[in-house]
Amino acid sequence: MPLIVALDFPNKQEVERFLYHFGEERLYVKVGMELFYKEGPSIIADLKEKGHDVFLDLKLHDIPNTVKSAMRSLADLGVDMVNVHAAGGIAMMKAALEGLQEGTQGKKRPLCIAVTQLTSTSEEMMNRELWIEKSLIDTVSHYAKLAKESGLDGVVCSTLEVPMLKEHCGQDFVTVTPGIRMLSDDTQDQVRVATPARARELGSDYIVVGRSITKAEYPYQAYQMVKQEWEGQRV
Ligand SMILES: O=C(O)c1cc(=O)[nH]c(=O)n1[C@@H]1O[C@H](COP(=O)(O)O)[C@@H](O)[C@H]1O
Repeated sequence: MPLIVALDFPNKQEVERFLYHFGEERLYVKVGMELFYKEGPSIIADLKEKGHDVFLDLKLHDIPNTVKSAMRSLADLGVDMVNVHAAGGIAMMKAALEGLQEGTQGKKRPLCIAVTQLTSTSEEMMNRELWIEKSLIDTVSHYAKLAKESGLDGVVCSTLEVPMLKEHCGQDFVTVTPGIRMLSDDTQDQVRVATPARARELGSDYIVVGRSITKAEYPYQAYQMVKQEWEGQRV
């Protein structure tokens, strides 16, 4: 049951301070824009060298040729998962895969997944602000189908959409779900949220957890609590 810890920190020193709590434990971590833009590829090399699995979350969204070239560069970093925005469309998603395939040159290619609708997006925001007239759930389903048609491995979505996506896109289509909060946590900027236990019930493949662990007074204990709930050892 993979639990991905979002390393949303401003620099390498903060990451090291955080990972110190985990000793030799190998984690599945996510490096996002904040950390990657500051530290560049060397942070990925450091994390891989320490034995961690890495999801590089840069949410690429550009014309197909640019995304293909960017993925070719990223493929070289040896990460385990990368992502794009499904809103870039089929040609862009296919180009992302081509770039990855070219860049990995026969080595194992990272999983490539597409963001459907951010977990900070509400139904109301879709309609009023983004002018997307379809419902949120239909839009997530449509984007997931585009991702599948493009040959991607899965999507980023909220836990709430997982059962529907498994039905529409198949059990093997990977669902990576952020927006995870413990019952006592503040939801902050997240809208479509669920507890680790609920994510498990709904059938998520991976959960992504940031602040509930990274901002906790005792990060290792917080990580264990999330993990135990996610794995069904605690409710
Ligand atoms: O692609 C993502 O990882 C992502 C997609 C999404 O829809 N929502 C979302 O929260 N994320 C990321 O997941 C992490 C969630 O962090 P917390 O809200 O602190 O648990 C952040 O690093 C976000 O960038």
